[in-house]
Amino acid sequence: MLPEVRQWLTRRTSRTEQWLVDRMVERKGRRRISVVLPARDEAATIGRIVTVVREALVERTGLVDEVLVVDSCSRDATAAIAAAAGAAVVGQDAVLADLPPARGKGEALWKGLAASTGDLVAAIDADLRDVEPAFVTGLLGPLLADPDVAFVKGFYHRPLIGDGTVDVDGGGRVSELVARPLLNLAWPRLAGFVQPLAGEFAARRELLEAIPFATGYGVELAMLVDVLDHVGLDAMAQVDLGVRIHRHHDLAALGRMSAQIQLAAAARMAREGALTCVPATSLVQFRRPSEPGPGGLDREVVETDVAVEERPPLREVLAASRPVA
Ligand SMILES: O=c1ccn([C@@H]2O[C@H](COP(=O)(O)OP(=O)(O)O[C@H]3O[C@H](CO)[C@@H](O)[C@H](O)[C@H]3O)[C@@H](O)[C@H]2O)c(=O)[nH]1
Ligand SMILES: O=C(O)[C@H](O)COP(=O)(O)O
Repeated sequence: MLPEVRQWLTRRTSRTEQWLVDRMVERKGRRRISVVLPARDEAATIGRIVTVVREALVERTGLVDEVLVVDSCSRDATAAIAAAAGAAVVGQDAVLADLPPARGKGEALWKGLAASTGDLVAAIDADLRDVEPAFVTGLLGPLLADPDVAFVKGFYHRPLIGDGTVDVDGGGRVSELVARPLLNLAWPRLAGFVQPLAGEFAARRELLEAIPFATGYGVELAMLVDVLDHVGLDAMAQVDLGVRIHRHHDLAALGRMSAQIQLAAAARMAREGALTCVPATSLVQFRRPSEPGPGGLDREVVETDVAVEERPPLREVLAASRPVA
């Protein structure tokens, strides 16, 4: 580990218990705080998350001003359940509707940034079980306490939960097998982030509006690299949020997620002059067929286009669409 990263780890890592809501409300002053939840087909979990954040942090303490769910083209009742639980809900394609739509988690986050009003914006995933208010307060604490901090990332233990089995630190497979090796390879100054793909982060609006967003699952890795580029490591912090339990994807879906993360990384390596080839966006996977294929091949070929678009910094889009006085 680079000495700079070792020092950062001590200086900029905290635990959510350190951040007390009453003190945070005092420090907040007149600023607005938004919590944004990107959500695709999260009917099973979204209602509880919205309720917990709204009751504890909007109604009881006033720390949070806005809970915004971005419905990412859900096919289930996510939007209705979120609204019934008290969230503001926007459809991903209805925000900045003049732009051609894109798909994916990064697009939902970018549209959530555009549709929200907070000076500080926190994001949490909508597939989490057992979310407590401390998930949000931990992310906001360092931003409110220190004007030099512009970006905070969550971390936690990640159990892998199977049918009747729990591997206490077996989760985060894409993080361990793809994101961490990639970051250590190309951006070793980011090697101190315990959970580089955590969907739980908070930042100052001006920073989020100044960076591009990868539209798919590459968004978190891209954001770490771009935030480092914009504000430097000392303006970044991480906070221990305890344990995170979420829905697991199957291996093939994790393969497609990994491919999108690699593409977002490749775009940044190319930007930095560290990659000269044009990355292919087609991912070939193999799955067990229902019947043997031609030539006795016991595999079916599945080809997916995993290309991710990049949204430009939001402030450029807003500046272009603002009427000239
Ligand atoms: O098209 C999409 C896909 C996902 N989501 C939401 O994004 C969040 C995270 O998606 P999920 O599929 O549950 O990702 P994870 O399996 O949890 O993947 C981890 O790794 C991803 C890749 O870095 C990160 O985006 C995630 O935040 C991180 O938790 C959830 O609220 C989803 O509903 C969308 O809004 N739109
Ligand atoms: O963040 C990750 O690494 C992926 O979402 C996979 O997580 P899981 O191994 O906990 O399913």
